Amino acid sequence: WQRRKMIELSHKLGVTNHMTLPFVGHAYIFFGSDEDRMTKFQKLGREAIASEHGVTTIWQGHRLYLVVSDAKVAEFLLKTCLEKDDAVDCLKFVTGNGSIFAPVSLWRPRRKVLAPTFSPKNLQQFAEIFSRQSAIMVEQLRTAAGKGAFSIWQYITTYTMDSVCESTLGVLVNSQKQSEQPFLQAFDKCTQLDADRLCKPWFHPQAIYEMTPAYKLHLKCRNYICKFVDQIIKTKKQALAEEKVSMAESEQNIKHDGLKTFLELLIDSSGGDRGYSDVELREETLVLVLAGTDTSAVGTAFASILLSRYPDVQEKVYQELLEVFGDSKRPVVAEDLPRLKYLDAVIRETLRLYPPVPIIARKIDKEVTLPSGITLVENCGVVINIWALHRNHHYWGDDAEQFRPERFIDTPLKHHAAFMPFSHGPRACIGYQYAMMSMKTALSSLLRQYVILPPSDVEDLKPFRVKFDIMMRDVDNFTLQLVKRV
Ligand code: HEM
Repeated sequence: WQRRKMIELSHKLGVTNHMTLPFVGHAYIFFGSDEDRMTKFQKLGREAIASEHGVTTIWQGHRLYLVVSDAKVAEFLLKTCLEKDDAVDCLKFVTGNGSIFAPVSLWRPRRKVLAPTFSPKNLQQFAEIFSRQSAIMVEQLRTAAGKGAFSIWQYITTYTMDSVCESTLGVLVNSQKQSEQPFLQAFDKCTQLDADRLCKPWFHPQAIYEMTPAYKLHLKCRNYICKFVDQIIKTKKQALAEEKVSMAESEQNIKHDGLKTFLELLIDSSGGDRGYSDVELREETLVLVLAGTDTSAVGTAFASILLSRYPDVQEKVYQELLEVFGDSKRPVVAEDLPRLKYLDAVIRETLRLYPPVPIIARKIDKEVTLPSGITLVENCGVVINIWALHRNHHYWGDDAEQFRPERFIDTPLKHHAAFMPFSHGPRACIGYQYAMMSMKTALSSLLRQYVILPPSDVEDLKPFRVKFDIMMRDVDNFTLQLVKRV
């Protein structure tokens, strides 16, 4: 009966132009390389834009999924349907019941505890970490500058890893200088294995996954990460119990200089001694490390390669930096960031054209009726196609495909959900301002010292080739050249 209703719904909304195969439906279209997968999402997104309701549908086996490229429909669904789709269950392997993938019943109280830790006052104190860590990144880049094309990815992702670990756990993992760092290696491996599993639905059932060699490696890395974080939590709790003010000399290499880390803020916000258990603290801090590292790195890396292709935009950012910093070498401080308005627009325009999280998924857990009057059937899946929504000409005009940061300065948004790199509604990204601060600090530190050039002299303004695992990345691994400013 439910399937009959889904079939009727698919007729009302329209089905993708891809051929439907017996049993699998359209699942086959996502096979192939990571780049092929992203190309399919782009194609589906465009089909949705061209359709009457800004939505198309696909069959994944017996389940119907809506692919949404319209801001109004996306806004409605992201406010109404808070349950994540079953497909993301396999991503809970490391973070367990951590808020990001948790069912609504667990997510609601956890979001309540997490929200106050992201207050503007708490975020201000992290500016010093971004500033210090981005100075290390700029210094590390000296060896690559002036030597031709190279990938900037490793430099940026280790910057975000070091900043997030320091602000979350208070620990200096120092991955920018020490690529062999075991926590970083275990974390990277887990992210890779998560992405691989997500893209292979036949490995989603736990019992099947447990029979694979990937599972053994995943388990080993997860255990390492958990042990590492558990030790930090134990030390922190002991220190709090003993009312130690300074942890500077601790064997754990934990910094404590008046700054409150997310771990400490979570202990307070959940109720101190009677608050979160060690497991809950581990899950929530790991969510922050997982959600905060590669996302901001991808955003910063796409901004860097876009600036390399648009020298006039880069020059405008540099002029703004001169206005704020003059020719001084002083570090970036929190008060500088709101003054960098053009850089802010550049980052937003980057996140519009190259959203690090190009799709998000929800489940229809009870019948809902869209503002258009169409009723959605329980158990359907929803894919919000952020990539396509951000290029939808109904909201962004005829130059939607062009990189034009000024659009975020001259014109208000046509709809407040037309721009949603951080999602929308109650389950939207809680780290949005933290991420903007981190990306602004990294890019301003980079541009004060270097001119960014494309990998070769050939001027090429074609869109970047992109691929999808859990995030969207550049196929050419963010290749550019740097030249030291004189
Ligand atoms: C450019 C950087 C970032 C992007 C593009 C981004 C994007 C997103 C998106 C799209 C979601 C929602 C997923 C959904 O609706 O299913 C999300 C959730 C989340 N993000 Fe971010 N994020 C970024 C940075 C960060 C940072 C730096 C942190 C923390 C330090 C963070 C923490 C979280 C958390 C905890 C959630 C789960 C929220 C919840 O379910 O209540 N994110 N992020």
